[in-house]
Amino acid sequence: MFYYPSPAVSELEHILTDNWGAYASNFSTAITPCDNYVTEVGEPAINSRRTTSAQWLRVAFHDFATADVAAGTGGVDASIGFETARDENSGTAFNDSFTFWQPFVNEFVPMADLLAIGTVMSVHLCGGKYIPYSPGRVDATVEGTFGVPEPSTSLEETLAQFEQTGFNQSDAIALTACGHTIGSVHAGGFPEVLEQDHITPNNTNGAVNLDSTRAVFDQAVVHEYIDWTGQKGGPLVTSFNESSRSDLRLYESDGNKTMMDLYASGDGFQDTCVGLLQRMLNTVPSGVELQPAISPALIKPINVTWDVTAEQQLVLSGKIRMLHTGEIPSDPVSVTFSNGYTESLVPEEGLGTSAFKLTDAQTNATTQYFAFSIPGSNLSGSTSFTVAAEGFEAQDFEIQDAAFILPSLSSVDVTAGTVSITLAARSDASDFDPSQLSIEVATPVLQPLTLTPKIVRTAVQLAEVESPVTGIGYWSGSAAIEPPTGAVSVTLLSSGKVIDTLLLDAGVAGW
Ligand code: HEM
Repeated sequence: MFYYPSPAVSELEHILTDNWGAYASNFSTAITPCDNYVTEVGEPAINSRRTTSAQWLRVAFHDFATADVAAGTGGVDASIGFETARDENSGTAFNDSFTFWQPFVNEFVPMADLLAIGTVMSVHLCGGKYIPYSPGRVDATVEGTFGVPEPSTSLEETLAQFEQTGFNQSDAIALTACGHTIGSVHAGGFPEVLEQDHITPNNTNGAVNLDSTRAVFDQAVVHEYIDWTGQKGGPLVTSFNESSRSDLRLYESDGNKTMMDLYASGDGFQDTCVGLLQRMLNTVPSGVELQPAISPALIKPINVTWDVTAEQQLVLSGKIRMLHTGEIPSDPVSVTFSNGYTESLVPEEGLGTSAFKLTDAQTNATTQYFAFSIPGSNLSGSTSFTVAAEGFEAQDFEIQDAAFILPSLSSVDVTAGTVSITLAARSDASDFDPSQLSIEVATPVLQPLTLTPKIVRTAVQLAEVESPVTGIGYWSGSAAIEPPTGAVSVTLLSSGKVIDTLLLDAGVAGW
């Protein structure tokens, strides 16, 4: 299968862009609407008064908070998964979030990148702006240091801890206000902050919101604190227990200057939060190199793959996703292959909606899909295809047909604990030697002490089998794997170079 521009970016771009409607990513649905609690359903979810979008933001803060930028350790590396039993990480947010993210982890997408994208999504879908999202984080294999500030932590210690992460006093105040604009403090987990009588049948964890708009990423927390209205800055300002008023201590520590500045900055609050949260998410251990930020693709081929049909016909199939701003045309989209073959594709009926607004438009962008399925006989010799449509700059995408994994003949059998692969390779091309092909499989599996899967790599021995297609040989093999937690990735190499990839059993993380 061809993933454009790479499996990692293709998957993460899907999460970022396909938010609602047709082909919405299962990631977005967890925080739609923004006060949703994905871990439970129905009445228990509503009465829990927990908020998944807020949990994701809090998890990212706790993972980041123990960074030591001078030493080059800690930061966003999903080490928090090993640290959930600590007092400083009280609450269900960590295990709830990791349980939700677990099926999305695979060879190309580490938990730490999901943890970061969780914050990007919560902010972008729930009233804030897009935090430019760069992938490339690396999952920790052991726990990190202690040091997440708690409600009882002194001001001096709190500021020193923020300083260690590279955030000065006013950064620390603003970042905390950006965090505490969504979600709640729960009396159940924080009896030192809130009285237990907040716990009722309709509020089973005793949630008290941090501002009056619990699921909206807005400036309300700042206004309510300064104006002393609504939630007055939240329970960490107003707690009955003076030593638990950590937000009050922090906000007052510069004479409320930072909070007053945020108050006066209007929409500037959103830009301040984007800047600080981006810095937070991009704080990674030394040696980890983040990739360029991902932007939504205007033209995106999806699930493009060679396969052999039941009638033994070689076919290239897939879809093209177009991202529109403003009115949605009903015009066809043309796909022209490098051998000259062209098809005109008609749009599918269902449209999707993205949180992105393109080219300063006022409305959210819309996704439109165009499916194709083209016999290989029309495409012989093609090495790329060009997608062209009215109002879009045409774009080229590479393909190759020297050798490829056959999706319909490759599968994971969880009960048997095996993965079976069949690949097809040209046996009639003089410049291609099928004996140089090899297959590697990477399986995400459970590991002790954290909900982050680890990736186990396995080689698959191949043997030639009978092929029903002239000019094409089939090679097959299988290998034992542990039960996968997410997509099993299959990589086809020719003389050590990757020429095809297939994510098997992507489940909720798929299209
Ligand atoms: C001095 C620093 C901070 C302290 C002591 C602190 C403490 C707390 C506490 C005790 C809760 C209640 C958790 C619960 O009951 O589930 C909470 C909630 C939250 N915190 Fe912080 N926090 C701090 C800074 C931050 C920062 C910098 C962010 C993000 C950038 C953040 C994001 C959140 C969010 C989103 C929630 C709501 C969670 C939910 O509704 O489940 N916090 N914080």
